[in-house]
Amino acid sequence: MKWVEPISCQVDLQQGLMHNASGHYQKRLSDLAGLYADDAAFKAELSHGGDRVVYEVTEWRPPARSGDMIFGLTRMSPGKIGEEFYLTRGHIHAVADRPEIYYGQRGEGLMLLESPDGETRIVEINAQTVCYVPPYWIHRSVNTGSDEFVMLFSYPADAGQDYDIIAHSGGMRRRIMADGTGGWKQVDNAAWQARSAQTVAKLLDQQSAGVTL
Ligand SMILES: O=P(O)(O)OC[C@H]1O[C@H](O)[C@H](O)[C@@H](O)[C@@H]1O
Ligand SMILES: [Fe+2]
Repeated sequence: MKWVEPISCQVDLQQGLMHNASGHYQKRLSDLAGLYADDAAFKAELSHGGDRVVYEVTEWRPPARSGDMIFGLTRMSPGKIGEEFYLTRGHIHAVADRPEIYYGQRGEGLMLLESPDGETRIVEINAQTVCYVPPYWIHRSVNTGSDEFVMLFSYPADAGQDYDIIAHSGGMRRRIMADGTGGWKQVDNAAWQARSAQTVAKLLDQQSAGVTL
């Protein structure tokens, strides 16, 4: 029998990376085109500040997916586009009933959550905060601090990510903006469109319909 080998991964808090990872990817500002409210500020930042890396993920993925776990580290740079804090693309799990755990390591930020039928929640995350993202919630991380924001995450290996759900509704329902006194506030996204009852039902039915991974 060839068992999957146990491993350990060292979290490098300073670099915001996990050593001994099996995968690593970086997202640059240009990868986030269309996500921010202030498109002029986005374009100005791209041309003046350059197309810099805004977040990166080091992760460990098991050789087989079913029933196993993926874990890793996300490092987000601090910054704003206009008044809006730096964010990740955000997604719902492709197998929508799969949950996720985040564990704050460094910096300050929050998890912006949205249910399929448009309820919204915010979970603030600092070092040592564990954030539970329940099944079916769309989730996006936001760095609301002035330093890097680093979180460990873990989720079922068969979960996958669906990024289109956010694009199809004109973005997430809320945006996280500077409040003018050094903090953050949530603001409605005027472009947001509710998902139809049929779309919501489809997500809930997915499990019984049997999703091909
Ligand atoms: O995938 P994004 O929405 O860009 O977020 C970046 C990453 O953030 C966390 O690390 C999640 O656990 C990953 O699943 C996700 O891929
Ligand atoms: Fe996720």
